[in-house]
Amino acid sequence: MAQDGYVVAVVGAGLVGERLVSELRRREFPVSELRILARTARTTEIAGETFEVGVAEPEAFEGVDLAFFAGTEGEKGAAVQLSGAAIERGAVVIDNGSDFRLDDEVPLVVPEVNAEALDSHKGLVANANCSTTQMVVALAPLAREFGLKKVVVSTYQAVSGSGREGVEALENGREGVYPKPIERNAIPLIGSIGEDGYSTEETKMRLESRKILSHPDLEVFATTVRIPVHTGHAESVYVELGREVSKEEVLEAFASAPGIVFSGDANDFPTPLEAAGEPGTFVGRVRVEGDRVGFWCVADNLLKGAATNAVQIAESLIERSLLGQKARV
Ligand SMILES: N[C@@H](CC=O)C(=O)O
Repeated sequence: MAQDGYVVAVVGAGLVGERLVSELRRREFPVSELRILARTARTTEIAGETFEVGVAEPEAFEGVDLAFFAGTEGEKGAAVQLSGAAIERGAVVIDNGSDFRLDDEVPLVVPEVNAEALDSHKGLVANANCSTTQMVVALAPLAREFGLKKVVVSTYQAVSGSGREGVEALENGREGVYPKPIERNAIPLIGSIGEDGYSTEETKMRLESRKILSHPDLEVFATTVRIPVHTGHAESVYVELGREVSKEEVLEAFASAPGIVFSGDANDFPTPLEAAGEPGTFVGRVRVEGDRVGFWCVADNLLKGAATNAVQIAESLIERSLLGQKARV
């Protein structure tokens, strides 16, 4: 690290790229130089700052300590083409795309849950899918305290999870983004349907949760639904635990867990509108019966679901002395 901070690159200037810049600033991440890279060079304004966007090509990573790839859902992300070039030049890459998340060589990290997975990184760290991230933050204290046997989740996902196109589909009726109109509707298909009948989003929730929670056999049944909300994913989660619990035990587990903003009062439930712009994972509507727990959780999909988690990963790398070329040789 240079005396006054790290040379940081953000690849991608879409909704997640913008949030990455504002989170780096808001969290006062030590940055000596911030490079924004994209397919084409241009001037852009992000979070009140003007940036000369450079072209994302191998040479652009010369001297970079940390490269965030904002990631693109549904197509191969820039990280597939460029993460190797960045790593060769000494950067640690944090990828928000889905290409490397299930690679055994790549830690998939939600710092409140499995920061220790960073210790084995080989230059590339994956950021989880937004719907998975908020769920595992909420599941982690239950897993730690009581054990997990089965999870059934239904999601209510905001259009900004599809990037600017999703927002345009809601605000301007842009066609071709979703299989059916999103305005005044609910679409139970996110991504594409696989041969097993699950959507790609549902499969991500199952496989990514297993990896992050280090629970390879965890049963996870997801139904993922797009709804006409701008920002903030909500989830209804049903969990079967390893033992019977009291409601007090569960409330205490949520209330003391890192990253959770807990609405202990059943009348005070979180909604996407309140979560939008906030970095935490909001949990409420807790119900407990024997070894079964139901709850509601909400988070800003662009913040905890993407940018905030990515910057927290970078902060954890620093805390663990894992950022910078010397730390990796
Ligand atoms: N796959 C999510 C985006 C999160 O990364 C969505 O489509 O909402």
